[in-house]
Amino acid sequence: MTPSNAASTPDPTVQPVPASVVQQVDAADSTLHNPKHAVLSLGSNLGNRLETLQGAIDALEDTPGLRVKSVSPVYETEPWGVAPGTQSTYFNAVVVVKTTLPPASLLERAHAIEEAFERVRDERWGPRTIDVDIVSYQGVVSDDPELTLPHPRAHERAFVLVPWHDVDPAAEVPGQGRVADLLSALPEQGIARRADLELVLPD
Ligand SMILES: Nc1ncnc2c1ncn2[C@@H]1O[C@H](COP(=O)(O)OP(=O)(O)OP(=O)(O)O)[C@@H](O)[C@H]1O
Ligand SMILES: Nc1nc2c(c(=O)[nH]1)N=C(CO)CN2
Repeated sequence: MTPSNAASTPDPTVQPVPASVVQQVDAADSTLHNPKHAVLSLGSNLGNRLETLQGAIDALEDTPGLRVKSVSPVYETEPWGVAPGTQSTYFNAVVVVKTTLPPASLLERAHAIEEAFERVRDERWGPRTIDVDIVSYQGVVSDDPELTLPHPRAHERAFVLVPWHDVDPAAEVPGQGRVADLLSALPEQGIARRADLELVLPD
């Protein structure tokens, strides 16, 4: 039976829950969903490069089951893998995310974001408004050509390793070693920090 004064009298069996307990329950809740740690590399060398990188980060954050945890500084980088002087410089950055999406769904989302920014794919390593690569996914190692993990060329790309090291100095490329060590073995690759520019972590 419901007492007639139920709305005005607090239920004596319900104790107030301290804020610290609410926080612990929320944290446990996200553990229950078991989010995975993934690192994504973003690159742009066509159009408004900074705006596009920020748009991609915002679109990632808008993805159900994905939270952007950190965003690296912006680097202006010489195009890698093509003849010098044949393409404009890139803006590159790395983001760390937590996600409940499996790797294949994360790749689908990356491709959807590339399409939203009208990326064209007509030549290998051609200029692009945006490239979203999965650099690593929770230590997974896979040689599936559709989704190779870690990214098969990440360990030799300063434009990936430098910003990744900024956001996670202890990071490792599964099967390749510590990012810090990989970086010290790489030659200088035309990577300039753009301290005048900033990408923001979505609210
Ligand atoms: N770790 C990965 N991240 C993103 N794409 C991958 C990955 N592993 C394999 N692929 C596959 O690579 C294909 C080509 O990707 P994309 O066009 O972005 O290559 P690219 O950026 O030009 O070159 P690179 O792969 O050297 O960065 C994608 O369709 C995707 O299926
Ligand atoms: N500097 C730079 N060079 C590249 C990049 C990139 O993001 N930055 N991406 C490529 C294909 O993923 C090929 N070359």
